[in-house]
Amino acid sequence: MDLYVDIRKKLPGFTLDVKFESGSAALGLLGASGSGKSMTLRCIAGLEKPDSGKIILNGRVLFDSEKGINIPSRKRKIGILFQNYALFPNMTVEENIGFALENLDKTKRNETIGKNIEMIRLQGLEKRYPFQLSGGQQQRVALARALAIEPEALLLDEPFSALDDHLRNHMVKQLMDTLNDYHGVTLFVTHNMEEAYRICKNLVILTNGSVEAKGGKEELFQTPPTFISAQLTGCKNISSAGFSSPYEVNAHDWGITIKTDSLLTQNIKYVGIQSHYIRLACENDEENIFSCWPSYISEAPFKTNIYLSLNKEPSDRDDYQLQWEISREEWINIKERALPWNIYVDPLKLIILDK
Ligand SMILES: Nc1ncnc2c1ncn2[C@@H]1O[C@H](COP(=O)(O)OP(=O)(O)OP(=O)(O)O)[C@@H](O)[C@H]1O
Repeated sequence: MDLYVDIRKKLPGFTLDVKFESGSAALGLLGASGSGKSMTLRCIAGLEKPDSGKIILNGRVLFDSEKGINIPSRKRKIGILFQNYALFPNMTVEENIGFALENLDKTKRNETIGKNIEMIRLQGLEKRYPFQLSGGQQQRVALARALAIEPEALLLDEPFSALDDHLRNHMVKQLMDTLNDYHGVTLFVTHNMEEAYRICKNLVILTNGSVEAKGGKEELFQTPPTFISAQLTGCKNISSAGFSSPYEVNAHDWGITIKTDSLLTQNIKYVGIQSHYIRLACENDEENIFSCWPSYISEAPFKTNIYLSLNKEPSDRDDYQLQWEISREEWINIKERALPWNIYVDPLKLIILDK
């Protein structure tokens, strides 16, 4: 199972120019709002026509501008699940799921509908209309409808963004279970990096209509290759940086020099550290220890974010250089400690960027 995409499309004020491939492992398209994620999916689904390029699914050419091929959407064997899931309001659960199966005979059609209702565990609710279902149930019907046509590719466009956190987690788990039994290509569009990480094996990061970075998720999250991919994979601390010595970087925005584990070049542009990798210094630490004061504290039920001012007391709550994320237990332990605190920045955890 594979999908090859290499397309360009010019819109007023925006140009999409993307190239990537996907096998049967779920591929996430991660990008900020307006980066071109939905437009990419719409082109693959045949809802928009690229100006040029090629789209090939399992050897079938769906679009080829040079050869004048543009297979209509309904013949592409692609299932789509959008964020507003667009169920037909005047159709029941079973009618919604059976909508695109009109080419099957009645027995086969009913069998397929039954199989899909079982898959989403909505037995007993076949005759209900969308307004009689919860948001999560509607979402499951939409997923079953997308899968009922046995698509060769399943395109999911921010399918959980309208759901509350609890339901969202539940739906992510359910989607992952469903995807285990689905052997087609899966593209999952999101701007939520945690969801992308949980659901997808590989990621394509989009910025302004172009591919910023692509690869395995672990690699992209651990060592994002560019400033924007570092931001999109959740790095909250990124400073412009300059070469100080082969193993020392000047972090300009933080006003500190940090020892690194890797050999630096003169090309270094940024240095980053994930907020959860910072820790309190202990006796054995000999370098990369920085004194700091909290300038602002944001407490959530299970974790606390501390905004730190380095090397000096903060003048106000906006005067900080680093964000530090710790568990609530750690916060309770350190909140009464005398100031300044000493934090340790692990050279092995630094993100060094030259792009
Ligand atoms: N039909 C259209 N005509 C002109 N411009 C469009 C059209 N559809 C989308 N765009 C523009 O194309 C760009 C990419 O839009 P797209 O919907 O693909 O972004 P996205 O990454 O999916 O964003 P979001 O996360 O907000 O959904 C945006 O600048 C958008 O304004």
